[in-house]
Amino acid sequence: MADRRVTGERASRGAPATEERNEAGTRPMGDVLVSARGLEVHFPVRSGGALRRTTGVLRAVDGVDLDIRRGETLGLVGESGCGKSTLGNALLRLVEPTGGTVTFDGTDVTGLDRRAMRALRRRAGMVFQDPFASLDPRRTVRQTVSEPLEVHGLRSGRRERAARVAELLELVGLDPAVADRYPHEFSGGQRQRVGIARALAGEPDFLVCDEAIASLDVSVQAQVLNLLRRLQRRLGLTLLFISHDLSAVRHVSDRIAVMYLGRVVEVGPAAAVGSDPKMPYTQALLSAVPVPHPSLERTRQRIVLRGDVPSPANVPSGCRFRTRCPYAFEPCPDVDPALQPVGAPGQLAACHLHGVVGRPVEREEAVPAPAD
Ligand SMILES: Nc1ncnc2c1ncn2[C@@H]1O[C@H](COP(=O)(O)OP(=O)(O)OP(=O)(O)O)[C@@H](O)[C@H]1O
Repeated sequence: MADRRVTGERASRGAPATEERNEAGTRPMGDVLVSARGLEVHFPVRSGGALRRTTGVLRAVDGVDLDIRRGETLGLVGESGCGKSTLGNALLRLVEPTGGTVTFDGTDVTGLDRRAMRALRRRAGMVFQDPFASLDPRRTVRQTVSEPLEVHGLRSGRRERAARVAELLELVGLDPAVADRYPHEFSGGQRQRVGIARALAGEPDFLVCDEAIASLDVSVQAQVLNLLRRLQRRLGLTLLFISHDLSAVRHVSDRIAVMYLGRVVEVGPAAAVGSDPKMPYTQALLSAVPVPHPSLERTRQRIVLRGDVPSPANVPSGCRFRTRCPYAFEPCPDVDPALQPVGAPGQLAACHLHGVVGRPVEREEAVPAPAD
């Protein structure tokens, strides 16, 4: 299986991303709405003492290259703590990147001041995991949904705003007559619909849905997923759908990006990544997805990863997945693998099993692999 060519020293971190490298030449860059290059969000690790000295760096997002195409749903998956939310927040600059760039519709947003950022923020919204926590219990649905209209000066008169709130509630499948009710009067699914209506108020082009269905009952999850899918098509939205649940992501996404320890390690069409992944980490995630019928269980091999996810404050050298990878071999501690085209058109994986391509590590970076 392994093709052990050493093909060069292309750096994966902050490397100029060509069309060929990122999308395997299938679409021109003009189709990209949001783009990250070498994106980093590093948090200081502080000691517990009174002086609170900085003792290290936590690499929540650590050199992400990613394109999100106009009108697509990109699913972002990975285990808890791998940096999905931090990446979603950094794309909207709700957390400040510490390195790299984010481009929105051709504008580098990393250098924009507050005013310019506010204008741009109208075009990008967020749907949060827990609709109960993200909605103010003292505000009616009308107040919640119309707030972005006021902030962005979108509908000046009261009557105009009321009409827009009614339109937004209808759009998400709620009766406009509920506008004067409070969040506690709704079910979890209905509250999430209010959250989506609020996120749509500014007429955004881009929505980040961060674990938007995780807190809902299973029966309601499908309804909210279908609603997001319908809205995406009807409004031409570009969606980043963040979830730890690969089966949900496969269901709604056009493409899937897989994150491990702060880095995108595989990306490509949902059908390819969701059925024939090329990175052993994705293979392990996929093998954990329940099959629709027990009789199919025998046809599939469950890949159990060794050990726990390393701390993002102590990232292994070379391939960061190597300490848990069943296929790790000689170059893995020494070369940080770059995303490279492999498998289906548009599929990219950062894995030396498909040819050794990446940045050789400095010797002092090398962290010994933990003993089994
Ligand atoms: N403000 C912060 N300060 C310090 N560390 C943070 C901060 N925000 C996140 N982290 C850390 O960054 C890492 C990535 O967190 P993040 O929430 O982005 O992961 P995630 O993949 O979204 O996880 P989950 O699915 O559990 O939400 C974690 O180790 C987390 O503890």
